[in-house]
Amino acid sequence: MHAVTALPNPEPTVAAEQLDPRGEVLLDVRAISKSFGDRVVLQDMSMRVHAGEVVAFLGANGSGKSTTLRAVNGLIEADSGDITIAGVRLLEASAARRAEARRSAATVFQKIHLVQRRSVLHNVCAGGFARLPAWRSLPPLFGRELQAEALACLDRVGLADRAHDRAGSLSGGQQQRVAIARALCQRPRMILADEPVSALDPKAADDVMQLLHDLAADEGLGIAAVLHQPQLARAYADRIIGLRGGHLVFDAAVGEIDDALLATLYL
Ligand SMILES: Nc1ncnc2c1ncn2[C@@H]1O[C@H](COP(=O)(O)OP(=O)(O)OP(=O)(O)O)[C@@H](O)[C@H]1O
Repeated sequence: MHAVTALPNPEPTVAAEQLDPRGEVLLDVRAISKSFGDRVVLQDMSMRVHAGEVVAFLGANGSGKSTTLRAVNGLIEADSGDITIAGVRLLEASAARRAEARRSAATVFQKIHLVQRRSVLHNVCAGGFARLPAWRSLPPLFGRELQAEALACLDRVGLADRAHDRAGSLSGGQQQRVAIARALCQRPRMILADEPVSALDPKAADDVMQLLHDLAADEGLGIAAVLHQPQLARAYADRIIGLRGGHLVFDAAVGEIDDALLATLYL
């Protein structure tokens, strides 16, 4: 009979903080700060986005909402703090891993940036740029596979029938949905949406928010959206993060946020 030797507890294979009851953490932002010159625009900002949830950022102009998203997608670098995307801690990852992690978070902007004179399908194929070898992603070489995937992404946003139209012939709301299809063609785990509906009429804004909500609920994407309309955040988000003057004011489930709390953001 073998003697039973007491072994030390094995190292946990999953970090305790990843065992979040809300599910897989796709984005973990810890205590990031950012200054421009001597102006501090973000201080000790922490937040998470889980798979399958929509997180809305609310706050007055200049409160640091876009700066937070930009630190995640790499348009700026935070001065301090720690960001983990899809399990990759940016601070300790190689440049290649960092780029790969950031590609898993596709960004959609208020200004839509489609190539207006190109077809809708062409624009969506461009979402594959990031993940294909350069020679295969040149516009004339968009292969059949990529085109089929782009068409499926367009179908997902309800615009497959417009694939061969000029992008510039679509309405603003449709163009934003094309931009989301382009983001999907990047095969992201998350979408970072910076004021995705600010330029849209109320009906088009609802359509876009419903689409983002469905992508989270049905396909498990994590969505982080900067919004200026508290009613849209209430209707379509699971959680709201409130920012004021570069500081986190609250991070709570939609049901826990009342008008009085929201009003504190806009004092
Ligand atoms: N590149 C930059 N250089 C200098 N200051 C900047 C830069 N980017 C942002 N800021 C400043 O940082 C602060 C926060 O900007 P940010 O865009 O994050 O705010 P926001 O909450 O998204 O506002 P808005 O709702 O107006 O878009 C603002 O005062 C802005 O002027």
